[in-house]
Amino acid sequence: MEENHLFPVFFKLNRLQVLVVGGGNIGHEKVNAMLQNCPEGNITVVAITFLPELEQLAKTFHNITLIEKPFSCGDLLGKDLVIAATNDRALNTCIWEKAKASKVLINVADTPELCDFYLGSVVQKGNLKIAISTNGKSPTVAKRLKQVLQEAIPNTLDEVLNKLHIIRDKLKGDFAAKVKELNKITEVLVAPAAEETPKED
Ligand SMILES: C[C@@]1(CC(=O)O)C2=NC(=C\c3[nH]c(c(CCC(=O)O)c3CC(=O)O)Cc3[nH]c(c(CC(=O)O)c3CCC(=O)O)/C=C3\N/C(=C\2)[C@@H](CCC(=O)O)[C@]3(C)CC(=O)O)/[C@H]1CCC(=O)O
Ligand SMILES: NC(=O)c1ccc[n+]([C@@H]2O[C@H](COP(=O)([O-])OP(=O)(O)OC[C@H]3O[C@@H](n4cnc5c(N)ncnc54)[C@H](O)[C@@H]3O)[C@@H](O)[C@H]2O)c1
Repeated sequence: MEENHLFPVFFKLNRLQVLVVGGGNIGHEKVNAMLQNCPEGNITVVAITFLPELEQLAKTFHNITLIEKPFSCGDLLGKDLVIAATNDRALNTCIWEKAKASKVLINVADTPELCDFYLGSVVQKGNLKIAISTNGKSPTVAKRLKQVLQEAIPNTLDEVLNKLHIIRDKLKGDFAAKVKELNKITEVLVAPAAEETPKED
């Protein structure tokens, strides 16, 4: 079976500077995806025109900056991540070249061969976050799987996480002892369900 060799990481977008080039449907979709995960993410969008939805987002989130102008090389200065989402393929490729020259990580939306990283489909339940990738094979399946997991994971799991966090802080002993104890407490989460005994009439 073919394997997915992407290495998932979870970025703290509030500590990074993100540049999005393009303020149309795709630009809006990507900004929205980032904000849903990190409402305090620092995002600058450079575009000639902006969808009204993006302008609305920028009014709600003060950490979103819209700059109405054509892309220029200087826009990359001080940026950690770039998403190119213009409707001009040649321009997207040019942004990719400039980003690579500046050692800035870049995602050219919907163009896997020009991506250092992919955006994932994300399941969120309180503190829990699961990022899904299909290795670029089918983002639609990633979206569907997200919907399935979102339903299947109980909301109470967040309570479990919070309780475990309290226990973790209270545990005494060295690192190995803590790990052993935490593994013991959580064993029930992976134990096979007890077999139901058939009811007698
Ligand atoms: C997960 C998600 C995150 C996000 O973008 O926020 C995401 N795409 C989403 C949706 C989506 N994208 C597309 C459709 C239309 C139906 C379809 O084509 O399937 C739908 C479905 C819909 O919108 O309903 C079009 C599309 N996307 C890519 C291509 C190019 C290609 O495949 O060659 C084309 C064809 C363009 C064309 O035809 O011209 C490529 C990529 N899309 C990725 C991510 C990366 C791989 C992730 C992975 O490993 O699975 C990757 C490689 C790069 C990237 O963009 O980062 C988000 C789900 C949001 C959610 O969870 O709700
Ligand atoms: N919309 C979709 O669902 C979809 C799906 C698959 C692929 N795509 C592709 O993705 C690309 C983007 O799609 P879209 O729907 O967001 O397009 P769009 O036309 O809605 O938006 C394009 C954006 O790029 C900006 N732009 C163009 N030239 C620029 C420049 N020189 N400097 C700065 N900004 C510039 C425009 O101002 C605009 O904000 C297109 O190539 C499209 O074919 C779109």
